[in-house]
Amino acid sequence: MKLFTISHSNFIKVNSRNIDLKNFLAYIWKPEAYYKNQLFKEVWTKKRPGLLRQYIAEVALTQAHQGQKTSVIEVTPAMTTTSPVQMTPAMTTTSLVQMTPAMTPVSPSLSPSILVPHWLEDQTLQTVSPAASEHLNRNFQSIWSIESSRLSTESSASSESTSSGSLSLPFGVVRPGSPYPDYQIRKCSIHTPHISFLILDPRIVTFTKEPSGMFKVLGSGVSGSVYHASLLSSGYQLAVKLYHQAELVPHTIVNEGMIMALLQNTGVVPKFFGVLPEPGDIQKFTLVQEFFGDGMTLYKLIGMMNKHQITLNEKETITLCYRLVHALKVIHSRGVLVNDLKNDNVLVDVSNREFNIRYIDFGLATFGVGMTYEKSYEPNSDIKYSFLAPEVRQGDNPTSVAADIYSLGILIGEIGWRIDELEDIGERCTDQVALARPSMDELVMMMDGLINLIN
Ligand SMILES: Nc1ncnc2c1ncn2[C@@H]1O[C@H](COP(=O)(O)OP(=O)(O)OP(=O)(O)O)[C@@H](O)[C@H]1O
Repeated sequence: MKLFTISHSNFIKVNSRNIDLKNFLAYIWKPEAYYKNQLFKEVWTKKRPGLLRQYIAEVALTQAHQGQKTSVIEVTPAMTTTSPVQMTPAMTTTSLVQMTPAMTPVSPSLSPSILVPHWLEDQTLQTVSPAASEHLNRNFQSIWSIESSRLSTESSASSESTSSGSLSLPFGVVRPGSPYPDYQIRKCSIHTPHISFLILDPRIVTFTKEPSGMFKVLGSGVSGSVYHASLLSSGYQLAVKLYHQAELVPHTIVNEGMIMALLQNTGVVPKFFGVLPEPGDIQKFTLVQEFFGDGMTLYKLIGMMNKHQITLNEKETITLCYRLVHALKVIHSRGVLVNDLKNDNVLVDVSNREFNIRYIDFGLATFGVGMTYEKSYEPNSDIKYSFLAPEVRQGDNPTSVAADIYSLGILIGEIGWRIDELEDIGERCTDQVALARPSMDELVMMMDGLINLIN
């Protein structure tokens, strides 16, 4: 059953099988609204509601008409072969949908401070009995494992064909050796494939409070704030990203969720559990991820290295860069451009000397095509956005594999400037001329060579 629309003809399905429909609707939809079909009509046609609002409304209506008692919301793929709407192949599109310019100065209406949503304030654990929470949590865990095994099965199966099954993964399009969109002049268009993710029941997540009584914020950026939380009964640690002005950018959030879902089982991004709706306002929802590496970003690590608060020996430094390169290769091989690769969008686990990493923040990531940044006229914008490739910063060219490689080169230089070989690789990646930068395969070969030398 149902789909929601998005302005750029991208269709999405959301799977929310882990929750009781009635409870869910009671949480996210005002009771008077979900009983009155007429009201839905009004909302749909006149106010152009957000994606999830439309979806929920349709689910509620259909269930009401069919008199279904099931607690399962089953969502059929929006892009079945019988669907009248055809998805534009990700690699051949000419669509000119313009993405929100990332280089525009932040609008003053965006809150510069951390937003604490009212429903966090209201959160009381008494609403769920220990037995119920145990049940919810078990349910959550099992759904998660089903979903992830389904994803991995589908991903390997779909490498042979362009799937129109329950998951439309892109592997039929991006094959090894196929022309990736290097240096192609394209305006941004989102063609992220339709990957299901879960709508979680807010009751299974407990937000962590500081001793001061404030909610624990892991970090706050342009698009949102990330809170520390945990699963109610197991205590599994989570990072929950709450977007500023979430109602204005639902497609951005859904896109980030789908990209995260697409990159699951690669081991290079945190586990992604789904979205958590804000009770009472379905247009606002949050991304729920695994809490990784104690929230230590590469930015913080580099700061500590420069202050000699932590020392990485040569082998560890090269290993860290090696991991960054290989992880980006994996991301690219799944058809995704990061477009916003910088030191505070990488988490590093410093709990042991392995220095495992995860890329985070796919808010600007695109699938199969580049995006165009708008030129910034802010003073010092060249310094502020120095992690972006020069051709991208100028606003003339879309992002590309080479642009991500430039940003990666900046990271390699920041981490490895004390080691000649790494400094050299960093410099080659940050060549002002995109075509002169190494390809991903060349970069991987260089890093493999280096790691072999020290082993
Ligand atoms: N999975 C995670 N585990 C631990 N900490 C995390 C996780 N995700 C995010 N964080 C923390 O939250 C911060 C902000 O996250 P994120 O970069 O996703 O937000 P943002 O608002 O998109 O930031 P930006 O300004 O870079 O766009 C990170 O720098 C990191 O400290």
